[in-house]
Amino acid sequence: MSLLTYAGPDGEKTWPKKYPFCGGVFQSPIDFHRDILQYDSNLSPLEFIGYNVPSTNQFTLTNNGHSVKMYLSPTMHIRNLPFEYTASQLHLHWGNRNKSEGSEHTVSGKHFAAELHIVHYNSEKYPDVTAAMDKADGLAVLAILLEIGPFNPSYEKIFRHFQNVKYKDQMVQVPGFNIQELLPDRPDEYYRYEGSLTTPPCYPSVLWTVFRHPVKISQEQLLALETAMYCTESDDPEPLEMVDNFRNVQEFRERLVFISFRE
Ligand SMILES: NS(=O)(=O)c1c(F)c(F)c(S(=O)(=O)CCO)c(N[C@H]2CCc3ccccc32)c1F
Ligand SMILES: [Zn+2]
Repeated sequence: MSLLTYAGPDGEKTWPKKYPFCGGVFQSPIDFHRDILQYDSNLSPLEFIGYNVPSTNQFTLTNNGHSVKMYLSPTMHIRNLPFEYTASQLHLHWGNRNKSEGSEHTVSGKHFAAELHIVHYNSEKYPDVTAAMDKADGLAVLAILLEIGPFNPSYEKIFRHFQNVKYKDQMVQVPGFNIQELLPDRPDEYYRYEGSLTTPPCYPSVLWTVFRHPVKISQEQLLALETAMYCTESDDPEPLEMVDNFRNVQEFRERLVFISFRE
């Protein structure tokens, strides 16, 4: 994939030229606002199996040029979805040091500071994430909205490694920890809709679960996220800061977002 960019001449408006699904249906992210929300009493709490990964295991954290992503353990999976979904990786989306409004999903038109995505694939029907990623029931992504507050020691278990993945293709090992610590309070309260990958190839293959409550990280932690990484390789004479790596919200017509909570 050529250098994926969000802004400028090769920005997200040009994606459909090379990646037709990006101009298609069921695109993510979207804005959650009152008149498209509908309470659904069947939306039960998700179960997170194997999320407590011992520190003797290690996760690989890497900079892939447009996000920072951490590969997860195949022993991690979610239950209580239509199928069992196995964890693949997590990654983040953020803004920049002058504008900490880099979430992908918005609520009543409001951006949060950043957003964490935990990508899972349907391991009941597909052998791996590559086989699953272009299937309608292929992926399930958990989204956690991040906002400024007290220092967050759980997020720090990932953030403290950012200085070792500053440049594209750099990698570092992160000791295992309980990934459930990254989830907000009341994970039983969430938005649910069928959408897509928010980067090319934008396959409409994602069952989105966006938690209602944001998680707090400190101003310093957010600044580290916004300033640590580059899209370019360490020897590139023209370094490009990795900032504003969020897609704008997409049209969402004649569809509903189901909520597990009563407003
Ligand atoms: N916001 S999102 O959840 O839609 C989403 C991304 F925004 C994103 F950038 C990526 S990425 O290309 O792999 C880079 C960071 O993982 C993926 N990775 C997916 C897409 C392609 C692929 C292949 C194997 C494993 C994961 C993914 C992704 F699902
Ligand atoms: Zn994402």
